[in-house]
Amino acid sequence: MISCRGISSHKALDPSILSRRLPVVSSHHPPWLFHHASATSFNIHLTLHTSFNPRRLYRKSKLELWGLLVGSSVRSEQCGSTQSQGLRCKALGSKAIASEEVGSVKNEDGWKGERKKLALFLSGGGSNFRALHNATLENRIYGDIVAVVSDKPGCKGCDYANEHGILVIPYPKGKFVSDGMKLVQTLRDHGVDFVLLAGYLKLLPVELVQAYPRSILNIHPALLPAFGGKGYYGLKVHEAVIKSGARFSGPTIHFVDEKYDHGPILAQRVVQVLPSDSPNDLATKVLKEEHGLYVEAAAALCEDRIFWREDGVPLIRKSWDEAEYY
Ligand SMILES: Nc1nc2c(c(=O)[nH]1)N[C@@H](CN(C=O)c1ccc(C(=O)N[C@@H](CCC(=O)O)C(=O)O)cc1)CN2
Ligand SMILES: NCC(=O)N[C@@H]1O[C@H](COP(=O)([O-])[O-])[C@@H](O)[C@H]1O
Repeated sequence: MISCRGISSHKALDPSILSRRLPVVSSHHPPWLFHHASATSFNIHLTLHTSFNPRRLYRKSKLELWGLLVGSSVRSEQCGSTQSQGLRCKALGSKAIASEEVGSVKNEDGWKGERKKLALFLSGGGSNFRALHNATLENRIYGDIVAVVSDKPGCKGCDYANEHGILVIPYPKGKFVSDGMKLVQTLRDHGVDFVLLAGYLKLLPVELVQAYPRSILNIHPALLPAFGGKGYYGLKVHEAVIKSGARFSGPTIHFVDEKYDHGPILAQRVVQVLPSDSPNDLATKVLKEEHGLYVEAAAALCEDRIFWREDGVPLIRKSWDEAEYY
């Protein structure tokens, strides 16, 4: 079996082509811009820069560092010219470290951000759910699964959730069209930051997709964009792969948009399809890779290590200690 990560890591990328997972502060400013409000205090909206020491690293976006970075102590090692008042700076003053209590700062002791809250959507056995849950318990994922959403509340994944005291939210309920906004409100009430789909067999309500931009992942058991879309789920996917004569398959993790299996691809792994493989043989090989890949992707999501290339492709930063992406 060839099982390679299919990941080629890239060294530090030019900050100008990366931005963080949430929209930048002002749409007309490129994502790297750094707003400088006044000489005495800074209302600074940071978009995370890349290639420098994590000790100076700020988690991105709307950290408002009032008066913490008084002009003179803001030492920007490298500021390019700007297209507006903003400065393009690569690094921040040492005072910035003092802002640890202000928000999430990445430092050498490990992630100091807020632990994230996750909701899992599933319809079946829940092996990905169990792999992710174990990873949260062992701190390999800096998050907690606070709810499971399922269209099949009697499924094995829901049984596991009940056994572990995790809330189960039936959705949709029965044959009727269920209220997407009510589901969004329920997730918000439980402080859910990210949604992870793992064998969920219904199309997400558009209200949920819109309420959680760049915050919903799905795992699909084939190398998208091939073998995806309506009708491609469970064993049907592996049957189609084998029937096609494809020599390789593997899991894809992608961000979710309003269509099935259509959102931006975040990560993939590859397994070999042998001539003798049955759909179940292939499903077993792919599922094994799914578990590891989903833990990697969820850990990156919870540690704010996902960056969006200018062309809309999301990249995982391997760690905060090295600016390598895959
Ligand atoms: N808005 C989105 N919703 C969902 C996505 C997505 O990418 N965007 N991914 C699916 C998961 N999935 C593939 O990864 C998938 C699941 C189900 C189907 C499908 O054809 N379902 C059948 C119904 C099956 C049933 O009820 O037993 C159908 O719609 O006719 C395709 C792909 C989860 N949601
Ligand atoms: N198109 C969606 C789809 O087919 N998803 C697939 O359902 C299985 C769920 O297994 P699990 O319940 O053991 O995690 C997984 O193989 C997942 O990729």
